[in-house]
Amino acid sequence: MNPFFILRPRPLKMTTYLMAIAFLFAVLFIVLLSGYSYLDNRKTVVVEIRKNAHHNQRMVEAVLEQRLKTLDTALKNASQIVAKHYSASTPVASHQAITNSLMAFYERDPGGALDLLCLKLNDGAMIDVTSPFFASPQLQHTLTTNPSALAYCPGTGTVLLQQQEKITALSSGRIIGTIYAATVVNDNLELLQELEQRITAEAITLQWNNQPILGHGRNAINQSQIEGEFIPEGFPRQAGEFFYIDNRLTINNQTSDLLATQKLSGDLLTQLNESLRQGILSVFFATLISAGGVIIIFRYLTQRSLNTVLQMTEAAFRNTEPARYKPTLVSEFNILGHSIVDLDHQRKESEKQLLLSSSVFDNAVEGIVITNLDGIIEQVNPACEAMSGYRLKELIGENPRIFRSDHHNSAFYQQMWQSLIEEGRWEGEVWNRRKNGEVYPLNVSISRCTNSAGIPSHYVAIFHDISEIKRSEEKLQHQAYHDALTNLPNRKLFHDRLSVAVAHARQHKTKLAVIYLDIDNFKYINDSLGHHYGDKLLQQISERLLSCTRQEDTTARLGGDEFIILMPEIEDPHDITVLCRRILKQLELPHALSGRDYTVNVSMGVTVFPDDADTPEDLIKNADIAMYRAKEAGKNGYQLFTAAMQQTIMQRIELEARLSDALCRNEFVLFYQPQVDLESEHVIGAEALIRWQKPDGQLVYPDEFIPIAEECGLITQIDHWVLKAACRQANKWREQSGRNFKMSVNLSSEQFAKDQELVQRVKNVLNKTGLPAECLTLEVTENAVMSDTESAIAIMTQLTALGVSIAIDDFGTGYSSLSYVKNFPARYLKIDRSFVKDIPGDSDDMAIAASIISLGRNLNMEVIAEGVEEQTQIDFLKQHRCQQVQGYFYGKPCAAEFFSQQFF
Ligand SMILES: Nc1nc2c(ncn2[C@@H]2O[C@@H]3COP(=O)(O)O[C@H]4[C@@H](O)[C@H](n5cnc6c(=O)[nH]c(N)nc65)O[C@@H]4COP(=O)(O)O[C@H]3[C@H]2O)c(=O)[nH]1
Repeated sequence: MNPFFILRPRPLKMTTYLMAIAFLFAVLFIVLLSGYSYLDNRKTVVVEIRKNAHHNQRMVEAVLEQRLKTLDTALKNASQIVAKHYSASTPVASHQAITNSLMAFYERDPGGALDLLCLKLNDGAMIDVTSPFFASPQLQHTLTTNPSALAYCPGTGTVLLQQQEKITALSSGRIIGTIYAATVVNDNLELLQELEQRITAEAITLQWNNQPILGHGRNAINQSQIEGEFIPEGFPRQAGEFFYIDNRLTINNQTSDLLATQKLSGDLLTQLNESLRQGILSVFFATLISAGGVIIIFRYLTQRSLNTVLQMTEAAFRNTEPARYKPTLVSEFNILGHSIVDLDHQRKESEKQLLLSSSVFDNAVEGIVITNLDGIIEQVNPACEAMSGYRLKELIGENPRIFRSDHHNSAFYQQMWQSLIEEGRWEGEVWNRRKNGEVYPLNVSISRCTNSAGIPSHYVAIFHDISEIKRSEEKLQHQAYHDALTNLPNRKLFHDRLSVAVAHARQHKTKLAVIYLDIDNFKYINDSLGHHYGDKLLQQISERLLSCTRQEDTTARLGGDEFIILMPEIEDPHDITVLCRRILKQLELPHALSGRDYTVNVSMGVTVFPDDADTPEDLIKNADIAMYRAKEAGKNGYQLFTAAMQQTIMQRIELEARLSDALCRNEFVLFYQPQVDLESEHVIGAEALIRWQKPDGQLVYPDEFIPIAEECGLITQIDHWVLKAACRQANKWREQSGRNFKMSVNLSSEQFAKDQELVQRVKNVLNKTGLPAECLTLEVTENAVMSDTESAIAIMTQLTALGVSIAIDDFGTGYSSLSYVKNFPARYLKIDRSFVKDIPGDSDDMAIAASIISLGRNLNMEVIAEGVEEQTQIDFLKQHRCQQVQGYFYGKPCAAEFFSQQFF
């Protein structure tokens, strides 16, 4: 047993402590109360004793004074007796006679106080009748010489209570002597008895100069009892159960040396002590009972409050609901209860947080690894297990090195640890190895955690597998830089590679070539066979291009039917033309599409670094220019870029700028060419044809600027201007002539295909100009309609719904499918001038023209033949019942005034 066990404080009940404290307080209270009562009572007792003593003193003094009076009376009687002896007859009395008389008087002792009696005569004689018992020269001397009422005889130690009286002779009236009488106080039993009768004290002792002279009996004061420390006169001294008190006696208003020592009973004190004892006991029991009552009430209240707190605490632990506390009458318990409620709330919140954290930990998609500061794994979550392929048991106690792949060098991990140590966190991409050996990328975030004291305790790594993201990124990257259809590099990647190649070539002073390639008439195949086969053709072309080029060359698709080839590091310029020819040859080989073989021709433009340009942009631009020139030169070939081409382009750019100005400066004018009804040969309408009248008066024809306007986007504004001007003019002529006049207006293929607001725009123009819709014919080229037949039909339908007529212009030059043509809501077919101009010489053209007229009739469409210059052509057209004609034969395009003069 532990020796200090006993010393170790053991828990006790609170009520036990309280009882102990109450008991201590009760005892202390009682002690203090008793002490105070005792002192207070003692004081009362002392006062009472002093009062008694004083009373007794007064009694003693009264007795003594009475004795003196008795003596005085006796002396008066004695002096009369003596005076009788001195009559006129006997002036000198006999001493013997006087003595006898006095003797007789002394023996009679009427007052009972005569102890000493003597007479001193003037003649010097001394007659002393005192009994021999008291007779003493010293006493006689004291009596006769000491005039005090109380006199002390030093020789005998006797205290006398004495009186004297002068004796006057009755006869002569002369003083004959003095008579003295005294009572001996010492051992005067009679006096003592009288005193004891008169006083309440147990006993009394008279002292003179600290010598007891009178006092005896059962309660006589024993000297040893009253000796002790000095106590002033008048103050009681306790010895045993008695009190002793000294009082100096005052006799006849004269303070004497006689002390009366009284012995007073201690009963009063005993009574007091008894009542005190009983009081203390009562108080003690009352205190105990009160303390007990208080404790019981306290215990009841505290027990009740404690029970409430305990029940609430128990319920709080049992229930998931937040604890509720019902306040009791003890505020301390209420504070405790509320604190427990607060703690319970905090605990439940913490539990919730903990549960949540645990749930997050277990269900997180991210892998989580917790290590101690030495990097030893303490915990991993299921996601980590799934990701790494290791089980929890296999990882606990291991170092995260278990995940390492050879992807990173040691410097990588050093930097990671440095960051963790210095900043407490690290974030980045890590390639780890799964248990099955597979290496995979992770996005990892490692943080140093601290414990509640703020001291670093753990590292937490959160990571997620980014394999999929990486794959998607790569895919996106690939998509961003490759053409989806052909999987060839796209424009961006080509540009990047060209930039690198240019920089390299510049540095190494080598040459490179860029070949711009466009498929001739691809649109035809696309439109006639559909996009699906168009796409297939593009894929085949890209495969063949790749088969023609070198490994180091880049073949890219720029979009649509345009490709571009980069030939870096050309040693011999001849290689370029070799490649171009090879491409031409390869692509000419039949392409099997939709069960048919198609031949593909391409036009290519070639440019060389650094001969033609020294930036990637200029090289691409030059190759494009050269490609256009190849197209202009008859397609299916290639052109090397020349400075002259650049010049042409520059002119074209300048023209674009001037076209824009021309629109602002209102430099465009409309010429009108009559349209004639062939049967009546009357002018029934006109075609509006635009001209650009430069400030110097020079007229520029539409073939020169319309294509450019189409390319630079000005065509919409130009066509809109033409539509407004033509409608305004037509309405004017209609009003002048009083008959409906038909106005044909050209719509560019660009506007027709791309202008979303075309229908609304036409509607607005008709409203504004007031021209009836049936007087307006919009000419759309066959190619514009065929580029997107579905939407073309939709637009034409909307326009015809307005009342406007549609004419298919340049019919025969395109590749219209009859199945589509029959669905066109067009009113007119215009035979292209190229089929008319050689009539009647060219039998093919005649056949085509006749077929178109026949087709129109079959489809309920009117046919207008363009470019009629000869009568023979009119005859032919009439013969085939063509409805309308238009051409120089009837009139060239001319200004409005001229037209009015000629045809109205
Ligand atoms: N040799 C010869 N030529 C004849 C004869 N009869 C008419 N022409 C010419 O043939 C063209 C007919 O116009 P188009 O086929 O619509 O062909 C037009 C049309 O496609 C386009 N164009 C003209 N004006 C406009 C316009 O306002 N807007 C749009 N978008 N295109 C227009 O420009 C093309 C050329 O217009 P132009 O130069 O005015 O040339 C006109 C006209 O002057 C003839 O008997 N012999």
